[in-house]
Amino acid sequence: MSEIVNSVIVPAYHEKLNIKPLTTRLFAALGNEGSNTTELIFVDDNSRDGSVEEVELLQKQGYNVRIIVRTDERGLSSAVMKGFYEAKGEYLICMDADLQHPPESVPAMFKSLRTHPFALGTRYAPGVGIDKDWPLYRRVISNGARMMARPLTTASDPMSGFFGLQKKYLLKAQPGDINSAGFKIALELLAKLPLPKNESIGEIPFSFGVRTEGESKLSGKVAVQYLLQLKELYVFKFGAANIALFLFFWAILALYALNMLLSMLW
Ligand SMILES: Nc1nc2c(ncn2[C@@H]2O[C@H](COP(=O)(O)OP(=O)(O)O[C@H]3O[C@H](CO)[C@@H](O)[C@H](O)[C@@H]3O)[C@@H](O)[C@H]2O)c(=O)[nH]1
Repeated sequence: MSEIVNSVIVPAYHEKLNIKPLTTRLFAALGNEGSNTTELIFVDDNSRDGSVEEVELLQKQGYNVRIIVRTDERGLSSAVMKGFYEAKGEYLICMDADLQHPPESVPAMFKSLRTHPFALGTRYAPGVGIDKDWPLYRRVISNGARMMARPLTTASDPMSGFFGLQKKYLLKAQPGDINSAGFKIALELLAKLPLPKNESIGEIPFSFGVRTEGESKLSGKVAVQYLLQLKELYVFKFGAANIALFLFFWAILALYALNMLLSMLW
């Protein structure tokens, strides 16, 4: 058997119906050679919807897939970190289970990781984007959240849940350094890992699809977690005493609220 060099990590909660299509599409996209050196890991928070049995069926069919079931913890970002630390590969990719991230883009992500410490699937590039069926309120929230992260990273889509990195860079941080609450683990890693300054992020444009099975777990709690995470990252990056930046943060927040208000009125 070939050595595993690539790992795809998928946080999953109540995603039984998406497990088979994701697995088959991913390994088809990787082809024979890629499939021999790639493992797929679902990190599930005790869904009890038959996800474990679904993965066992795929294992019997010869797919290099496994599922880690957590019973003591919940949450997207912490599930991703668990998968990253358990992965055998040097090149790590995170994607959602719901097929909004096209498995067909994974080979390009791995290719980018050969020359970049970090690879980011981006929806903000010419010719790609967010599906036109996305409701206006979600576009407004997504853009507002992206705007607030601007001072922390040069990446075009730090809200993306489709990203990857070389494991050696992950291991440069202590597990306790990474805040794994909420959904925005890519932003956390981009802001905190000691990535080299130039050419560190490879961006791969992709079109964000529509979920057809299961439901999104995004909630108001996730939005609050994001604001708390932003505050922590601003302090991490710029220092607690920097009052001007603190005021800048609140000014952006006010602009965002105004933007939302105006879009509701129109
Ligand atoms: N293990 C585990 N997985 C979870 C949990 N919550 C969500 N997930 C998994 O994380 C993935 C993304 O969750 P969704 O609930 O489908 O998120 P979304 O609304 O589609 O948001 C996604 O797109 C956003 C971009 O607009 C991203 O910002 C966000 O991080 C995420 O990728 C899915 O595979 C879902 O099963 C959890 O508590 N535990």
